Amino acid sequence: MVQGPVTVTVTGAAGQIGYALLFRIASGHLLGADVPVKLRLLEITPALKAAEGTAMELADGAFPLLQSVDISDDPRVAFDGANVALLVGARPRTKGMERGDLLEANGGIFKPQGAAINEVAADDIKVLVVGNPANTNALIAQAHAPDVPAERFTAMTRLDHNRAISQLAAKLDVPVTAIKKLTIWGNHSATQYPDLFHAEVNGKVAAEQVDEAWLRDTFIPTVAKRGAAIIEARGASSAASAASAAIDHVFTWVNGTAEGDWTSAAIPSDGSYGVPEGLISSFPVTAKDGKFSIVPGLEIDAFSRERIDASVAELGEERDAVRGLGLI
Ligand SMILES: NC(=O)C1=CN([C@@H]2O[C@H](COP(=O)(O)OP(=O)(O)OC[C@H]3O[C@@H](n4cnc5c(N)ncnc54)[C@H](O)[C@@H]3O)[C@@H](O)[C@H]2O)C=CC1
Ligand SMILES: O=C([O-])CC(=O)C(=O)O
Repeated sequence: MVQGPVTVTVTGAAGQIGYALLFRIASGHLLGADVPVKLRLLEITPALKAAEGTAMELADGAFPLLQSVDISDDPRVAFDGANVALLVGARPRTKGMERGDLLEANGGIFKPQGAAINEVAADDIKVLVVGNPANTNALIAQAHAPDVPAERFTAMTRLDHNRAISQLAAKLDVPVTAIKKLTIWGNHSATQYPDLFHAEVNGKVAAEQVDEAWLRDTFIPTVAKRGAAIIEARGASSAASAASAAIDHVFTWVNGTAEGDWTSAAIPSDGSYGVPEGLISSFPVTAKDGKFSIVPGLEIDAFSRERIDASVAELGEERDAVRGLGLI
């Protein structure tokens, strides 16, 4: 990674994920304990005051690595020279809102942000989209940043990945560190497919250590619907765990995956595993020298194939919908 300060732009900085995320970035968890950080907070104008409040608290943390905090409601200012962009702010679905309305409202956010990244971000910009619908928002931003290499636009499925590891570890009564090579395939939505056929627990195939009914009827729906369960329990969507997963995604991207393991990230497809080229879909990925690569050559059985195809089909429909709206 770059020596010297790294400029990190966080959008939706005054929101609940932002509140959990900024302090972890300031304390060195995003990039490394020896990497100084300059923070840029992007918010909509009415939320600037709340962002100021968060910036005051960041100052009060006296973080040794935090060199500056700047706040703006202008993407061209907030992304100027950015090395890492965490696109968290998005338009949530409200009552009575159709999917097309949701995609259109998010187009109004991610189109100008992609264009601003294209114009003013640093040459090594890495973008993680957290705001939902994350995969398709990433596609919109990417479409408006033609000068930025396409693979720099990614979307977050690391929370799903972490949830799947946690559920499996609890089921088998093993530490989370015993689980390797877990994969989330597809969309960050209820159609996502958490794959235990390639995952390993203490070196043995995970799917062989649980019964099929649990895998199919409990594990997959629990992971896929965990976001809704958190909303139901907490009265608000996952914030600290989402922030933690965003930290994990970027840390891995920058610092690499461990030998003999991989992680999950939504990255532009190169056509692997029957996922149409260009769709930003979750895959098993390794990271090295600041680049994600799709793990090649895995055998996909009929059970997995059906579920991967269903989630990828949903991504295709979202892409067609934003195309139809002229957003990409
Ligand atoms: N990919 C994933 O695994 C997860 C994604 N999410 C998504 O993350 C997003 C943020 O969640 P929360 O922080 O809980 O929401 P929140 O509503 O607390 O905060 C969102 C913030 O974004 C700001 N914002 C809206 N439009 C903006 C724009 N154009 N530029 C800059 N800021 C803007 C709002 O003012 C608000 O402060 C949501 O879309 C949520 O669905 C949440 C959990 C997990
Ligand atoms: O639906 C939401 O806003 C929250 C979400 O994505 C998740 O927790 O996975």
